[in-house]
Amino acid sequence: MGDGRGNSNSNRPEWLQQYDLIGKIGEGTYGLVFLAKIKANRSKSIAIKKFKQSKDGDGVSPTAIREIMLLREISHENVVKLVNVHINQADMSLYLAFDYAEHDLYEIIRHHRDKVIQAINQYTVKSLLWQLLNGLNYLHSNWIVHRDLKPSNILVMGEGEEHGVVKIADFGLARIYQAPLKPLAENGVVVTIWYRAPELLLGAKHYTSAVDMWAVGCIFAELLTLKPLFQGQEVKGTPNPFQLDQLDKIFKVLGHPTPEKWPTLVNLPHWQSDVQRIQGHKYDNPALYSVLHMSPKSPAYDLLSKMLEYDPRKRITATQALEHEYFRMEPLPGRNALVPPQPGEKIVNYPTRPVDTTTDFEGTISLQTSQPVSSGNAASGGIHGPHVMPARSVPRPMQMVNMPRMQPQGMSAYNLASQAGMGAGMNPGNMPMQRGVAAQAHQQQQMRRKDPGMGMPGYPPQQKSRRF
Ligand SMILES: Nc1ncnc2c1ncn2[C@@H]1O[C@H](COP(=O)(O)OP(=O)(O)OP(=O)(O)O)[C@@H](O)[C@H]1O
Repeated sequence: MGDGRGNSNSNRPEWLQQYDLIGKIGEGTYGLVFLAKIKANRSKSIAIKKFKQSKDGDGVSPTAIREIMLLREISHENVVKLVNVHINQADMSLYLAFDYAEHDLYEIIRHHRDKVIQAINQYTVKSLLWQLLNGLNYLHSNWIVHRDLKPSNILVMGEGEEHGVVKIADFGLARIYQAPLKPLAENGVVVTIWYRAPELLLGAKHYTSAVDMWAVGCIFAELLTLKPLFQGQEVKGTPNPFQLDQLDKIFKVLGHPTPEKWPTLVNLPHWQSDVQRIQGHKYDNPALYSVLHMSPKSPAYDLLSKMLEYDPRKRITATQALEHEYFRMEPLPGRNALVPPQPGEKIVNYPTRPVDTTTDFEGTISLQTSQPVSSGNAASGGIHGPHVMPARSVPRPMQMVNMPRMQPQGMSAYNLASQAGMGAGMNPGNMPMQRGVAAQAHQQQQMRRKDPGMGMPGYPPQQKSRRF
C-alpha cells in the first residue's frame, strides 16, 4: 500500500517503516487509536495509540508514563499486550503499539441490541465474564486496580489463534496501589459514571480493587440485558465525584444502603453532607431481579448481587468470583467466547471495526480520495468489507491527573527514546498513509460531528458518539 507521498520512505525513522497505517479506529480521552499492519507480517494487526500532547507541550503526560510502566510489566492472556513503544523526540508525542483486537464488549452488546435484536447466548456471556475476571484477578494480585472498566475497554480477539479471547485494555487510569492507599483527590475523578462504584460517588478518599468488581457487576448485567444497568445523567464540569442522579439510579434498583449493612457509609463525605438530597426518595424494595428478568435463586443472580454489594469490604473479589457456582454449571465457560462449542448453535458474525481512513497520525483530515482500502487485511476486508466511517468527535469526559510533567530528558530513565530509534525532528505524520477515502465519508463525518448523539436511544452524547 502506498503512502501517496513520493519517496520519503528513506527519511522515515525505522519504527514508522515497519508499519502500514490503515486508519483511525477510535478516540479516547488521551488520544487517538489507529489500526496498522506490520509490513514484515501482513497477517499481524496492531492498534497504535497516539497520546495527545499535553496542553503546555512540555513533555509526555504522566498518564502515558504510568500506562507504559504498567503495561511493560504485564503479561497475561486476558490483558492486552503492549508490543512496542515509540516516541517522537521532536514533540515528545508517544505511540504505544498493542495487539489489535477486532471486537469489544461495547460493540458486541450494541450488535445484539440494535442489529440481531437477540440476547447474547449464555455460553458467550459466561465465557466473556470468566475471562474478564481472570484478567482482573491477575491485575489485582499484582496490586493494579484498573479504575476505568467499561465495555469499550474490554476487547475480544477476532478470527485467528486467539479468536474469542478477552483482553482488558486501557490502563490510562490504572495505577499500582500500595498501602497506604493514595487519596483519590490527588488523581482526579476515576471510572466512567455508569460503572462507578457507590463509594466513589459518595466521595470515598481511598479506592480498592472493589471498584473494579462493581464495574464488572454492571458489565455482567449489561451483557445479560443489553442495557446499561445504571444510566445516570452526568453532571459535568465539576471535580466533585458526587453524582446524584447516578446514585439515584443505583438506589432505585438496589434499595438505599443502610449503615447497618454498610457500617463505614456514615464516614463517606457525601453521605453526611448531602444526606437530604441522597435520601430524598426512599427506595425500600430492591428490584434487581425484575430489571434482570431472572430468578433471585439462580447462580447468575447470586454472583451478580455479590458484585453489586454496597459495602466494598463485603463485595466479592475476582478470585472468589472465579470460584462461584455459576462457572461450574453448564454451559461451562470456554476460551473462545464467541463460538459456542455445541454443534448446531447459531454463531453470530460480529462486524469488524469501522476504520476512518481520512485521519492520519497527526489527527489531520485528508480530503484526497483514491482507491478503497486494499483487501487482504482483517480490518479492511474479511467477510464484512471495510467500514469506512467518519470519526467520533467528542472525547469522553475525564480529568487529567494533576501531576508534574515528565520533561523530555527524563524519558531516558524509561529507556523509551532508545527503543523508539527516532531522530529529533522526525514527524510521525510521515507514516505511510492509506488514501482510500471517499469525500462522502468526510462529509458524513462533518455531519455526525454536529450530531454527537447519532440518534442512538438511551445513550448520553459521550457514549453515543463513541463510534464513527
Ligand atoms: N488494542 C486495541 N485493539 C483494537 N481496538 C482498540 C484497542 N485499544 C483500544 N481500542 C479501541 O479504540 C477506541 C478508543 O480507545 P481508548 O482506550 O483510547 O478510549 P476509550 O476507552 O474509548 O475512552 P476513554 O479513554 O475516554 O476512556 C475504543 O473503541 C477501543 O475499543
